[in-house]
Amino acid sequence: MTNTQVTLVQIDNYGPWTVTPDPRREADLQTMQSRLFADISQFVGNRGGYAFFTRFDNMIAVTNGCSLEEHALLQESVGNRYPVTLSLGVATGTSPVQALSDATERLQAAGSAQDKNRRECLEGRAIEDGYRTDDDIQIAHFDVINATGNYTDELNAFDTFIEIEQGYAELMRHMRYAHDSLSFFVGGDNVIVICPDLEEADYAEATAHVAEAVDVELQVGVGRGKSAHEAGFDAKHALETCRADGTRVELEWETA
Ligand SMILES: Nc1nc2c(ncn2[C@@H]2O[C@H](COP(=O)(O)OP(=O)(O)OP(=O)(O)O)[C@@H](O)[C@H]2O)c(=O)[nH]1
Repeated sequence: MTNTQVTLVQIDNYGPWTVTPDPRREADLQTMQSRLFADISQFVGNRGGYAFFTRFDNMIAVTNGCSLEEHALLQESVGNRYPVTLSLGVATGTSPVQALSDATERLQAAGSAQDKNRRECLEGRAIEDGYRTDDDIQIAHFDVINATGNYTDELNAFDTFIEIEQGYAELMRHMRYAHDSLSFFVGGDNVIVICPDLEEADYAEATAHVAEAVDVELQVGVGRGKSAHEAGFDAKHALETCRADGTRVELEWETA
């Protein structure tokens, strides 16, 4: 049974900061946001977690294995090195969507994202080490079949981007509302999805849905693990099996 620990990362009072005392140069904001994401990804990644940039002012991480003390250390380190601070909401659930909703509610209860008195809040609970299991996380790694041949080498870079984003938009909505899962674009033609306990038929249904709706063909490898890294790594290996065998869906625990 999955037990996903999700952390919502919110930059405190960021909207007002971007325009105070005057609007700040956009390239500087983009540089700061991407460096902050890189730091959070490295911090969480070094502890076996995954972080996703999402909207940059709000980022979402899978943090099984990260204690509340470590979350506080991330806040302190960012607060010391950046012109902004972070608030963090942490929650766990068998459904990743429910866990994120709970983490979000905890931050919302502490104050608005644009409340200048809400700074460096840390709300919620982490899973205690003794309660972690080898199938706490299920991760699906989707990619567009032959994106290079069908899009990258055929269309201009912007038209390729539109096709890939269409596939992502349809997949993220479908996985959210039909399968209680959180999907994140991670670059190229790849989408990583944090799932509850889904089965091969669910993934086959999802790829068929996206093909039917927006004519983008996907393949998917799925893994399970104690941490996001372990589950995600297995998912990558399963995706390699899709590529080698020409299959649409591979579950690592069934092919291994
Ligand atoms: N984030 C991330 N991006 C990847 C990964 N593998 C590939 N990519 C990205 O996806 C792009 C396309 O690579 P592939 O998916 O291997 O190429 P493809 O043409 O779709 O070929 P097939 O996947 O074999 O059908 C690359 O340029 C990378 O940007 C991965 O594991 N993680």
